Amino acid sequence: MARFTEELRSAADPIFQAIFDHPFVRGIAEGTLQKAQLMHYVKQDFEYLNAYIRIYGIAISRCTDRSVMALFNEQISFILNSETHPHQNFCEVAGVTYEQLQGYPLAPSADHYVRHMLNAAHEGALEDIVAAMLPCPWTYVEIGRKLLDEINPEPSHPFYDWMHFYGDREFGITEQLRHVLDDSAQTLTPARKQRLMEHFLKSCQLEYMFWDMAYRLEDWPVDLPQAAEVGA
Ligand SMILES: Cc1ncc(C[n+]2csc(CCO)c2C)c(N)n1
Repeated sequence: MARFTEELRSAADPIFQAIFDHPFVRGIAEGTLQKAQLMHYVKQDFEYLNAYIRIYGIAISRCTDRSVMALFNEQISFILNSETHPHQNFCEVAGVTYEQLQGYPLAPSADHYVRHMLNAAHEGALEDIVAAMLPCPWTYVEIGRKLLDEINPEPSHPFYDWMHFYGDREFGITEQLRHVLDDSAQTLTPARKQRLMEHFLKSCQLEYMFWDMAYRLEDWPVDLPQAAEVGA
């Protein structure tokens, strides 16, 4: 029988293809992104990763298996210590420091994505959380691979480091999260598996929306003056 996560990947294929064709991803390939687009991406992704780390924390609180706890723990360290490299690459190209892009509020699509993962964690079990978290590494490793295959970049390419960071990673964490999900799916009812499919597909759509948010500099509709800060 096909792996459950293979069914998820097939159902999400139109979204994966749309992500590969998205102008932000094409802009990484072609080295044509604007400074403001790179900065918006890093501002949003820094906060997204803070949330993602917390969601691993929630996932740990639902674990019964020590090896799964260890996996989530390793991933938290990986995000804290290594996932900063692709951000540094974008900062260097934009000509800003990483610190300048930290501490901004989440824009609508990034906010929506984080709330979706938190909702899956709130309403469901460990497998609901993992289904909502899996598109994050899965889409990025496929993007990285595809860009490396397609353009085989020279070290002088502005996004050489970004492409190698994600593309060289093989399917490590993606494969490990898939195993957690495939294992638990073996004993789930069709209705439960349908719910996991919904969580997974929504996160894939939100991955697309995250790229689109960065490309279009999406933000909240009304600019608020400093007076909106308490004590300002
Ligand atoms: C919106 C968004 N989606 C995916 C990633 C990539 N990513 C984030 S955390 C992680 C490791 C998972 O354990 C990976 C691969 C990103 N940076 N931003």
